Amino acid sequence: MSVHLLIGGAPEAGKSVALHSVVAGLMLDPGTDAVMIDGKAGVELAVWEKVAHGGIRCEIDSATAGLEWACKRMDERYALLSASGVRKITPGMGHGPLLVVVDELAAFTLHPDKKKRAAFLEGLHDLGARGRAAAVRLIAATQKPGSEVIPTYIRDLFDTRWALRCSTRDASDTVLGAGWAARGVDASTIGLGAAGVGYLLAGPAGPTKIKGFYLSDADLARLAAYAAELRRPGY
Ligand SMILES: Nc1ncnc2c1ncn2[C@@H]1O[C@H](COP(=O)(O)OP(=O)(O)OP(=O)(O)O)[C@@H](O)[C@H]1O
Repeated sequence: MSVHLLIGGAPEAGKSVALHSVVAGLMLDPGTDAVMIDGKAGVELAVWEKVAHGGIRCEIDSATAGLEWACKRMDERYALLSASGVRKITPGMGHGPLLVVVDELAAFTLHPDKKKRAAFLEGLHDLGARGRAAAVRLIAATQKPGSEVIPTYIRDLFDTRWALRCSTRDASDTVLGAGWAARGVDASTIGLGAAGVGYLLAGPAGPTKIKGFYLSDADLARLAAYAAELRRPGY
């Protein structure tokens, strides 16, 4: 089952729209709790402000605090699982997806303060590595998915990859995994005008070429308002 999604691609390839389309689907489940981390100063994720725990987190300290909050929720879920002798969170147990969204990972993974960077990476790694049974879902987007931006031990936690138009074959392989470009699956061949087109790797069948649906700012605002309405007490 797909759990953690990494979206990569060149500027203007359609990463944010792709990210929003997946986030919107999850946020329309009122049981979804979300931490939203925005390395683009809040401009990308602002629309989800009302339904994100602690609002939109743009600075590394609040981003790390959000990851720590999610880790605590994850630990509580594990305590519940062990108390009830069940292996994983499933629908009907009173816990929905625990969603952690990061738009532009590089803003945090390349942060100049080494200690802060390490604390951020530790939280992200813990959620990615242990989150599966606790219904944690990581969704991250980045322009540069290379190992200088995302340490390989973090990148490998993402089992689902969506490569939008990339600038080089190597960049495409970095998103999808080594060897795909040589087999003809190369997101650097996607045309400049084809925003939203990319290769989605989800499961053993290999990447599939898809075009994500387009959500305008107005569409997103309506979806986010509905997601907030669904969470209103007494709804
Ligand atoms: N699925 C889509 N269908 C049609 N057009 C799209 C789609 N996704 C994106 N676009 C177009 O491409 C533009 C850029 O998309 P988006 O902001 O998601 O790119 P990005 O990769 O996040 O860019 P950057 O890294 O520069 O922030 C959008 O404003 C829109 O016009």
